[in-house]
Amino acid sequence: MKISFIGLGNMASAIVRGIAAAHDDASFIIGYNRTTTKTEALAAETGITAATTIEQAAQADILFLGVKPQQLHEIAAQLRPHLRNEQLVVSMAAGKDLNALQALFGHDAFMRIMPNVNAAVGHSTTSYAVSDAVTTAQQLQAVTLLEATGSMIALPEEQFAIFSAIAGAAPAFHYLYMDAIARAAVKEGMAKPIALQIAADAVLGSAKMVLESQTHPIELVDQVCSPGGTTIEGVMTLKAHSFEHAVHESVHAVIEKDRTFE
Ligand SMILES: NC(=O)C1=CN([C@@H]2O[C@H](COP(=O)(O)OP(=O)(O)OC[C@H]3O[C@@H](n4cnc5c(N)ncnc54)[C@H](O)[C@@H]3O)[C@@H](O)[C@H]2O)C=CC1
Ligand SMILES: O=C(O)[C@@H]1CCC=N1
Repeated sequence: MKISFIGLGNMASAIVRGIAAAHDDASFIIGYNRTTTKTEALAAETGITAATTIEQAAQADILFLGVKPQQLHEIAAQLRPHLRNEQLVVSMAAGKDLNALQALFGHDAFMRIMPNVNAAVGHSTTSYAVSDAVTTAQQLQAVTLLEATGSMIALPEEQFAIFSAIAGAAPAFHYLYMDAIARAAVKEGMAKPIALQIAADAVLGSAKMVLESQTHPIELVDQVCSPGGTTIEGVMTLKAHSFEHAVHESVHAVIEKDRTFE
């Protein structure tokens, strides 16, 4: 089996890194990008096969589209003459549903995914939905491949915009939060690299507690806040600065943009 990635930007190259790391020989992955230096650099790093034309990438059994939603029209025009019925095309584009993709590419067998860049280290949580024309074997192949990048969740398409906000986009919020914590430590006199390491470790541990302790997050907050202690001062300050409201508004803004992508 051969798979290809058309467009090797931030998201597609993160998936390539995740899949390549799980295979001794990554040459079954064909990478194609408009800027060839990007393809060559990723091929040198991961061992994938570098393609110089879209026709080469179009030969694969599973084609992943890694371009931006606005660039799909251009790619569709280039790919249409080469697509065969038995090929599976996988789109990671925000805001583009299966019907729109099928119409754009004149192709029936489509999988839609919403990954995140933590795929590069095997920790994406990725949703997927398939069109009726996708066979059980094709779905299994694609899901198995992508499991190298993290966990896979079958999701009804109408939930994709919400998922896109809390899983596809939210890593950016989490990175921002860790940087903000570390920067606050810098202001108090700690060096940034060690502060960032500490902040990231605390976030990782907190995520494990939420996932594994069977305890509601608010109860965990209460466990950290000793009566009359230090943490409650910080929690009250976050609330006074509308922390939760800012998070809710941010998630809503992502969903609105996803639902109105042209
Ligand atoms: N960045 C992220 O965290 C996530 C992105 N996505 C989706 O992934 C897709 C890509 O997004 P990013 O990686 O952020 O964008 P990006 O701009 O980093 O990557 C796009 C890549 O496509 C290449 N490209 C553009 N036109 C091309 C063409 N005609 N032929 C070949 N290559 C071409 C560009 O050179 C670039 O390397 C989007 O559809 C986005 O919605 C989904 C989930 C998360
Ligand atoms: O910002 C974007 O449009 C993409 C989709 C989800 C995360 N990044």
